[in-house]
Formats: sequence, C-alpha cells, structure tokens
Amino acid sequence: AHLPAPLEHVTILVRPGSEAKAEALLAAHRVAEASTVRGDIAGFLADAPDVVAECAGHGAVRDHGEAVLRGGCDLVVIAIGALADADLHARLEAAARAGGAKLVLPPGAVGGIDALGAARLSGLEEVTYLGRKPPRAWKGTSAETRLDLDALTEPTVFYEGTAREAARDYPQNANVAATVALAAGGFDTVRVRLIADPGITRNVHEVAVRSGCADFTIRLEGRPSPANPKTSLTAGYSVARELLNRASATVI
Ligand SMILES: NC(=O)C1=CN([C@@H]2O[C@H](COP(=O)(O)OP(=O)(O)OC[C@H]3O[C@@H](n4cnc5c(N)ncnc54)[C@H](O)[C@@H]3O)[C@@H](O)[C@H]2O)C=CC1
Ligand SMILES: O=C([O-])CC(=O)C(=O)O
Repeated sequence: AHLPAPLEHVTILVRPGSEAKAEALLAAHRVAEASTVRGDIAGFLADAPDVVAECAGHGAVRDHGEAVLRGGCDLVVIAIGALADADLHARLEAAARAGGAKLVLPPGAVGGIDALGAARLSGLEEVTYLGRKPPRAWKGTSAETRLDLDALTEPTVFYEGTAREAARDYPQNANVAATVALAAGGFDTVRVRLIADPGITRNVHEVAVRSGCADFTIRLEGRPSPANPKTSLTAGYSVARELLNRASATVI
C-alpha cells in the first residue's frame, strides 16, 4: 500500500502446491504491473529476471543461490545467516564473479549497517550485537534446549558467543547477527548475545560499535510479522526497498 512505484513484472517462486496462496497475495497487493507464480526453479529462471530476491530461508540460498548468480542475475539474500557457512559464501562469490552478477545483502531487520560499513574502514575496536525477543519467537529453536520458555519470568540470556555460531544455530532468528558480522568483516570477532524476554512484545535489536571514526549504538524495536513472530516486519520492507531502488533513478 505504501510502495512509491510499482515494479514492472514480479515472478514468485513457491513450493509446488502453494501457487494459489501466492496468487491471492499478489491480487491483494499491487506490487507490480504484471505478475507470475512459478512452482519450479527452471521455469522461474527461464523468465530471465533482472534480479532475484530470496525471502525463503537458508535452504533456498543453498539450493538455488549459485545457479542464479552463475546465470548472470543479481541475488538479494535475506537469509543472510546462510553465509556463516564459509564454503557456501565462497561458492556464491565465485558464482557471482563467473556470472558477472552481485550478491546483495540488505540490512534486513536491523539498521546502521551503512554506518558500520563505513566505520570498518576507519578501524573497528569493538562490535557487539544483542538480539532480544519475546519467548514465543524462540519456540521451535535450540533455545528450548537451554531454557523453559513458558516458565520465564525475567529476561534471560541463553546464548553468548560468536556471530558465526549464532547464525548457524538460530537460522530463523539470528540473520541479523550475520549481517552485522559481514558488515564488520568478522564472523568470529562480533560478540553476540541472544535473550528471551517475557516483558516485551517487539523484536529488539541493539548494535554497539566503537571505531576509529565514530562510536554509536543503534536500537530497533521491530514489530513482529503477524505471520511469523520470529520475523520483524522491517525485514520484508528492507527487501522491498532494495528492489524499488533498482527501479529508481535515485538510490537511497
Ligand atoms: N536478514 C534479516 O534481518 C532477516 C532474515 N530473515 C530470513 O527470512 C526468511 C523468511 O522469513 P519469513 O517470511 O518470516 O519465513 P517463513 O518461514 O514464514 O516463510 C518462508 C516461505 O518461504 C518458502 N520457501 C522456503 N524454501 C523455499 C524454496 N526453496 N522454494 C520456494 N519457497 C520456499 C516457505 O514455504 C515459506 O512459505 C527466514 O527464513 C529468515 O532466514 C527473517 C527475518 C530477518
Ligand atoms: O526479524 C528479526 O527481528 C530478526 C530475525 O529474525 C533474524 O535476525 O533472523
């Protein structure tokens, strides 16, 4: 409803069987002048898209990322934590170089990635990321092996470690840790804490940076997606921003 300019043509790749649901969503939201729904990757790529945006999860990046990039098509990835697998990241970069394409990583649910990327050039002294979500956002994750989510009465840190481990072990919840790490240039140097907090309703992200050019802290309180409490609405809008920038004369 708030898109400044529609895209020309959008094709959505869904799992076989989900075509009708995708068509209903497209009918309800005018995201493009024309649209198509595909249930197979071959048909999807045969449409020769200008850009492919992954909004599906780590598995989709692993399954389709190389083919998209090698075929010369830019790939916008939102399941950024998939790149904690250094082999996969290297293969995607090789495919991008071979295809003359770019692997594009939007900020997703977090902000301040522009400032962090600039600060990196001045020398980073310390970067930390704190991800705090209501207990229900951690359901079905390995947080459940560390604490009883239903019995929590106060904010509880259940993970403290590197961004690489966080992104790998919490694939639906710690993509932001990977984004911060990639912008900082260090999956193993960014310190991450993950917290289940029964006193909040938002997904809170805090990034603290000390560097040669600036010190800053950024805090976002993301409204959870009604469809998925693990995901902040910001993540989808961040992908939309990236796609709309590609269709605009001014990029901001
Ligand atoms: N970078 C960031 O800040 C954030 C990244 N994410 C990532 O975004 C992904 C999407 O988030 P949600 O929409 O909330 O997840 P979701 O799990 O609710 O929806 C993902 C959809 O993708 C479909 N899908 C999965 N693999 C597919 C494939 N190979 N081909 C076709 N369809 C496929 C699923 O059937 C499902 O409909 C998450 O898995 C997470 O990795 C989520 C939040 C923030
Ligand atoms: O959407 C969010 O709040 C963040 C998220 O799930 C992630 O980092 O994977």
